[in-house]
Amino acid sequence: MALGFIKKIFTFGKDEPATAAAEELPVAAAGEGVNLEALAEEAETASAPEAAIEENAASLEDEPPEEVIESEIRAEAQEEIAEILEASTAEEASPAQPHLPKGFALEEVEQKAAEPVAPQSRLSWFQRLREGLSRTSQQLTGQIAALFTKRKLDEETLEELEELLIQSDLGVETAMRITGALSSERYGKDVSGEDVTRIMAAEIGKVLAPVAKPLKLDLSHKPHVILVVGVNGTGKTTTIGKLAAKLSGAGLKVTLAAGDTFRAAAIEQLKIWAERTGSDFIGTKLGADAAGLAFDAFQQAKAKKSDVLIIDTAGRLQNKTELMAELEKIVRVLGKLDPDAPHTVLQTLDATTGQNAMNQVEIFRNVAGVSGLIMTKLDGTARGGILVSIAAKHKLPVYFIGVGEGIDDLEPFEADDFARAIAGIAQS
Ligand SMILES: Nc1nc2c(ncn2[C@@H]2O[C@H](COP(=O)(O)OP(=O)(O)OP(=O)(O)O)[C@@H](O)[C@H]2O)c(=O)[nH]1
Repeated sequence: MALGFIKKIFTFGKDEPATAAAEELPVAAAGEGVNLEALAEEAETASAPEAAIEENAASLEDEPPEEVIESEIRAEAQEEIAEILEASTAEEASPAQPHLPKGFALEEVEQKAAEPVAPQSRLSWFQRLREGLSRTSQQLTGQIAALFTKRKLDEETLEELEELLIQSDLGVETAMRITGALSSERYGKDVSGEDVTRIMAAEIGKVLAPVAKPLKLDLSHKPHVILVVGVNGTGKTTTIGKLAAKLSGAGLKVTLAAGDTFRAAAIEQLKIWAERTGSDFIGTKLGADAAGLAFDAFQQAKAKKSDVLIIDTAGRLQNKTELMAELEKIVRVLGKLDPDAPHTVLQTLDATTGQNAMNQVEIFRNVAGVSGLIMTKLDGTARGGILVSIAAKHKLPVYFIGVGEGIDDLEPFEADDFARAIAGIAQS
């Protein structure tokens, strides 16, 4: 995949003289044709998540005083972030030569070929990916090896293979694609487990290649708004921290907004990520209206000339109607400020959840208009097959994958690497 370092990013670098040219680009005017006061009022008052506020209030009644809770939450979040930073081996971007990090691209801008990545760091992340996908790959390769012991390829074997590919979450379409390719190459001939895994990796690579895309930033918008959605615990906040680190490390001005107003720890965690990554932070009180927060965040990010605004959201699937109303309202409020906002709607998926991830994409795609995916926890006991299934069905771009809890553990998604890791084949 042509990932890249983008020449034009220098136009947007903080201290570059070319910044003046960037300023001349059309910036969506928040004030034009929009009654901001009325909109702010709507965002503030309309359909606040009252039930959740009451729930929070009730649960707080018997608890220690607010200051104690706050300091406990902060201590907990700080501890978590400290661990993450300790695990990190983040390499400082040269301030004199800012460049867009790997995995991002500028909208409509020609890309240069990717610069070579140090073999050592590339190997280590691939190893983590392979380890994370080892449950999938070992199961698959073990069953394939058992199936293809000194056997000529016939109909029955193909059917059995198709069955076990489907069981690995790869999806019917991809399973048939693999058996089809195998059949046309080896039907009636001797076939080994290695033949099968090689063909399987090639076919999975073909399914994944069209979705392995960089996250395009349209910096004419200032801020380019990235709304991050997904079920609780799928890694939204951590991924936002990782993205912010990449972007601010490349010299972009980033604002983080804590739109998950239902969990105090989530707000605090994002605030700490903002401090650690040198990003601006916009938060509000627990239980406040998330759309109101998004509204304020956009205005403040615009006033401060932020390049990118990343908005965290709550992912309470247990109350789908409320979640839907909240996300729709955030999107609506942002759209009034800039008709194209949010410019990117990113969904995080937890790789350990398997088939459930498919349902999550369906739900959030309908509710929030998801435009791209990030799969997290691929370093754990991941069930990677589902990403292939999702790619075949939804064809949504997959921008990055999370391969650890560290600030640096977010890698651009590479179709062939992923395909090889699933098939248990060493990197070429
Ligand atoms: N191993 C591993 N852990 C991850 C990764 N990404 C996130 N996590 C961990 O997953 C847990 C949940 O991550 P969060 O970022 O809090 O998830 P969230 O979606 O914001 O969850 P809520 O705040 O509850 O909505 C944390 O312990 C993270 O450190 C990853 O790529 N690998």
